[in-house]
Amino acid sequence: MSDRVLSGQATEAEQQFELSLRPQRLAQYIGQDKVKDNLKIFIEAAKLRQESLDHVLLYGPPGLGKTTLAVVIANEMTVNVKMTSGPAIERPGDLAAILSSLEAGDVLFIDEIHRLPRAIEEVLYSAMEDFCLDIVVGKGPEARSIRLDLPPFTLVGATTRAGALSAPLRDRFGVLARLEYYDEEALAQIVIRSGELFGVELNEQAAYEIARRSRGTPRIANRLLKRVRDYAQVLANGIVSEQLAQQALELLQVDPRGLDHIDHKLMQSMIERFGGGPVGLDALAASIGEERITIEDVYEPYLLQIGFIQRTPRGRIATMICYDHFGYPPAQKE
Ligand SMILES: Nc1ncnc2c1ncn2[C@@H]1O[C@H](COP(=O)(O)OP(=O)(O)OP(=O)(O)O)[C@@H](O)[C@H]1O
Ligand SMILES: [Mg+2]
Repeated sequence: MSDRVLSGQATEAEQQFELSLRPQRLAQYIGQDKVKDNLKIFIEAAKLRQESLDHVLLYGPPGLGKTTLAVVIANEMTVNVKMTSGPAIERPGDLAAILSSLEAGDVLFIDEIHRLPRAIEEVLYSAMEDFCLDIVVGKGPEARSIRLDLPPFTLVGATTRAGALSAPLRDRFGVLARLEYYDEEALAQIVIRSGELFGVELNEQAAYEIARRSRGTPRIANRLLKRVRDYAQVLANGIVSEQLAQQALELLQVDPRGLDHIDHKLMQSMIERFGGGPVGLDALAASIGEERITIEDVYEPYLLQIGFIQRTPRGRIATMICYDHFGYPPAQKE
């Protein structure tokens, strides 16, 4: 799954390459206008009051720019950012060490915050609310609780699964920002910007061709651009035309809606084996040999987003658009 060209997740090698493409300021951060407009105001207000920014929770599918936005927020506030992740904080002491290293106003970024151990979460509550830490030191009769004052800081949490976050934790964020899939226009702009950074010669039509097949996700757009650039170097002296982009993407088996062989397999199974549904997730998962959670978290969100699948109380159904796209005659429903 990880070598899937359309995966929203970043591979390890990719993380380095992505670093060079990350927008640093809000003005360079393309799309997500609603989130940006709100953040602009909150940042401005916090700066005017010379206070730390309220805690921010960023949620949405992989590759939409949560980590990028966390760094942008710190840059806009002109403060440092410390980065960690839910699974990396194992003991309350780990959290205490990170928090006590912060300077006033700093941003602490916790990625995959839904994977924070419950005991840590509870320590985090008072840190977020009162900027202090109550930790127990020692064991048995020697044990005592000490209170540590912290500088005011901003916690920026990121998660792909907002639903997995406990309510008390969620409630402690002042700003909840849901990142949405990007439209074609925003993705094309991202492709053009990345093209400039890479030194790839590419026209607007080619950028749109890549954008259309990127599943609303900047990470995928950048990855496809990189692959298309390879084809261009070998086949067309490095120049990416619309036609070359099309050819390259076909060779990569990414169809015009940004679907690949796994999406095809999923939809074909739904239509051919289950008559277009309704079909339960477990039956569908078994039919294509995947885990239920992989379908739910990885494959299905984009298919729902583009209206190929619908969720009903009785299961998933394939829509008319989907039948049409894969060239099946319209479903014969009784
Ligand atoms: N709004 C944007 N404008 C331009 N480029 C963007 C934008 N959002 C994301 N990108 C690009 O997409 C890449 C992936 O973004 P990022 O790593 O921030 O996603 P993420 O939401 O944190 O993903 P994950 O859920 O896997 O942690 C970045 O390297 C960046 O170059
Ligand atoms: Mg991230």
